[in-house]
Amino acid sequence: MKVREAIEKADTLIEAMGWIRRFRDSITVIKLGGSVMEDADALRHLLVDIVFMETVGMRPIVVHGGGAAISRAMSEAKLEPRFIQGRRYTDQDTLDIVQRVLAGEVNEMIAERIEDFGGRAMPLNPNGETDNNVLFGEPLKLAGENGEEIDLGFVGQVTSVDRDALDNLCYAGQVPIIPSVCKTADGQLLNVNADTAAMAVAQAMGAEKLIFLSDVNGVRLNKDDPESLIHTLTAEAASELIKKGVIESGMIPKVQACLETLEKGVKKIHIIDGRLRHSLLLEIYTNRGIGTEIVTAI
Ligand SMILES: Nc1ncnc2c1ncn2[C@@H]1O[C@H](COP(=O)(O)OP(=O)(O)O)[C@@H](O)[C@H]1O
Ligand SMILES: CC(=O)N[C@@H](CCC(=O)OP(=O)(O)O)C(=O)O
Repeated sequence: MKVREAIEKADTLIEAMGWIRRFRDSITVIKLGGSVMEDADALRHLLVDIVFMETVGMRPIVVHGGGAAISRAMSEAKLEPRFIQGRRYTDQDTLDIVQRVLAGEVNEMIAERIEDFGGRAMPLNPNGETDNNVLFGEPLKLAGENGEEIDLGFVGQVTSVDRDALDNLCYAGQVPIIPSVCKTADGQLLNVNADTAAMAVAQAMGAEKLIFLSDVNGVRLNKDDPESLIHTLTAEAASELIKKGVIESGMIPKVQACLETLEKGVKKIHIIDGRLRHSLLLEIYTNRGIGTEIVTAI
């Protein structure tokens, strides 16, 4: 390497010192969406960024989905996925797939790959002899347009999080990897939308940041046009866009989760494109950030 190049590299390291200090010991909850995990290159870069964050003393916690992998396994089993307000209707057969694929295969794959990249990770799933579950909850009750109760089967919402377990892992330098399932007081497993699971973890841990990594550059005015990205979205505008149908499908629980999290004191919430190389690091150390930031008001 030429001396000049080496000096530039050293300059970059010194520049990074400010933001590394700023975020040292602060918790960032990273929601890894199933859609971005379908892109092998994107996943590799994201996991390396997470290992970097942990190495420099930040405290990343990963909450992951796996919607695409569940739907694939369902179609192999000749089951038809059905979504209501962005949530998967979950009967017993579907729940079995969620447990095997999301809480099992996907969860362990993420932890193993982080270890392959030199980091340390702990898969926190309820499967197997050592039940490592950290999310506890109850069946989700959704209301339809006329206030009627919608039956979603084995779908849950998180009501409590094992904070101590997560704190201990973070302080021991292990990245917690949490699948989006919860257990009821009776030990019944429930399928939880991963955006709402990430929200619950961010709230419980008093996270500095909550970052949703998806396969779009953020919330758009026209979902098929990247140029129509909304950089800053207020709570009021978000509710309006959901009502008008501009925000639809998988983006609904994401935005709803952001709005609820804002009310509970998490400082910064962003929806960003996980396929963009180093999107996580860019989000942390650029002032404006990337993607869509959700705020209470401007
Ligand atoms: N207004 C919108 N702006 C951007 N994406 C939207 C919007 N409305 C709906 N979507 C859809 O939401 C999807 C992201 O949600 P989802 O598929 O659940 O991803 P993830 O697996 O990351 O949670 C996008 O791929 C897009 O098709
Ligand atoms: C109740 C419910 O909808 N659960 C989700 C859990 C996975 C998820 O949310 O994954 P993504 O982040 O990839 O969308 C599901 O079954 O698809």
